[in-house]
Amino acid sequence: PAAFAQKYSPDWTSLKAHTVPNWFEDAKFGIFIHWGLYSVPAWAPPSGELGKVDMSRWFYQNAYAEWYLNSIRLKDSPSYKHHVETYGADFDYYRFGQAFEQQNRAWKPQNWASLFKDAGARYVVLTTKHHDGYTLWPSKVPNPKRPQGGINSPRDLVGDLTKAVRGAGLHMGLYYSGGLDWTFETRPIATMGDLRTTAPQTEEYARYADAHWRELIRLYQPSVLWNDIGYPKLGKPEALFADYYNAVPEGVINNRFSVEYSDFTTPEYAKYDKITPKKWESCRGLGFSFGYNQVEGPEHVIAPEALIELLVDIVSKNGNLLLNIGPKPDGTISEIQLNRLNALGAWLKTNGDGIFGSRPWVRPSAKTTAGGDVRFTKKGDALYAFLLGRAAGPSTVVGLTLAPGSTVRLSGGRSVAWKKTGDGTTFELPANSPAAGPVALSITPAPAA
Ligand SMILES: C[C@@H]1N[C@H](CNC(=O)Cc2c[nH]c3ccccc23)[C@@H](O)[C@H](O)[C@@H]1O
Repeated sequence: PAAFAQKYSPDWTSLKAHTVPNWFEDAKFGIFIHWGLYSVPAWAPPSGELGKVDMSRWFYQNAYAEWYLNSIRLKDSPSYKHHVETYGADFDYYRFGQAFEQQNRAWKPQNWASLFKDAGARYVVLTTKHHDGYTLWPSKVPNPKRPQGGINSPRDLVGDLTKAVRGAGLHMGLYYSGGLDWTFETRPIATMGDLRTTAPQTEEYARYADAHWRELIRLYQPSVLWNDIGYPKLGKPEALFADYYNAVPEGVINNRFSVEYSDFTTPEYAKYDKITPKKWESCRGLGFSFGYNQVEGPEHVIAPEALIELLVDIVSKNGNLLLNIGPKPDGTISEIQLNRLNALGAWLKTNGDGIFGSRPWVRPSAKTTAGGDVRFTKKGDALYAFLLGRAAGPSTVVGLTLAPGSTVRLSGGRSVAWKKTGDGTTFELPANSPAAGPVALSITPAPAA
């Protein structure tokens, strides 16, 4: 029998032959899930978005609820105060494992799969091990720091969700905290310097992380390797990457393995302001946290309109949006998070044609003479123009020139009258845009520039 095509070899030249597969370019919208022991306390001070809080204070009032273990190790943090009041000073963080394992027995993964499908997501990325070292699958790889165990989920949460997500026709990706593991390094992180010095670099840890990634690839053949916050220098990622691509040719690898090579970059609570040739994916929570934070309210969570506009802006510049959901220990999802997913899903149901499968145009944006924002995407022979901010009535897009006889339609098919003006093109939009979110116009043929 023909030998299995071992197309990739463990060197950067060979790996660079890998191209980003169409499914990832077309997908545009994925759901990130942070679920684990931290979902039990589910508490963090909503101090602000990453990037908007001074890094000298970030770790002391960490808005990331999934950093609960580190936060309670900083005795002058609000989280430590909350922990003492709620659980007592001697309550060890890993005891949350009992509640997490008890409560997630009720979880039905197919509920998440249909929720994410209805929201318009095309892929899902689940935490398999976050910084606290707890694995969401019953790993057979022993943790040398935990001979007594208690660090692996008895239920195969990773496998159960992978099966349900693929059953719903979505791609499944896996997140793994390669750079931090607080069962190997227990010193608290109070500064960016501590981040670096507490990243385990022993041969023992490198073997552990490599064995984990290889076990995950063998068991689940993930479509995304979403490593986080770096990788041990002794981890030999190029060998892992070659074996991964040979096992999953349509797989993609992110840029957090502490090496130059990646299929895509990963700005966090950030996005690029222009089209970049390199594929990228912007990740963020709905509020300031990835793990469920019971304290977060509407004042901390992105508004539905802003969320839809965020997706359109990212797609116009060659990015994907990886939008995070933080579930409760029993797998239920808070009302406010459901509300935002449903708003996005409703808009995409009507206006998704210019999003999914699209590619950036020659330029990502324009303005209207009324000062409104416009974003562009291209698909086939159509240009899509998204008029942000409840555009209605006659709207003139500056600098846009259509070929005579071009057809302009609203999503849903209704035709739109247009005329060339000195500034650009004026479109006769309906007097009021029914649903929340941008008005999407399809223009055929697409203007050359
Ligand atoms: C998705 C979130 N990632 C956080 C780590 N973030 C970073 O390391 C910041 C970062 C942004 N872009 C990068 C590129 C390479 C390495 C790190 C980063 C984690 O600390 C959070 O808990 C959460 O899992």
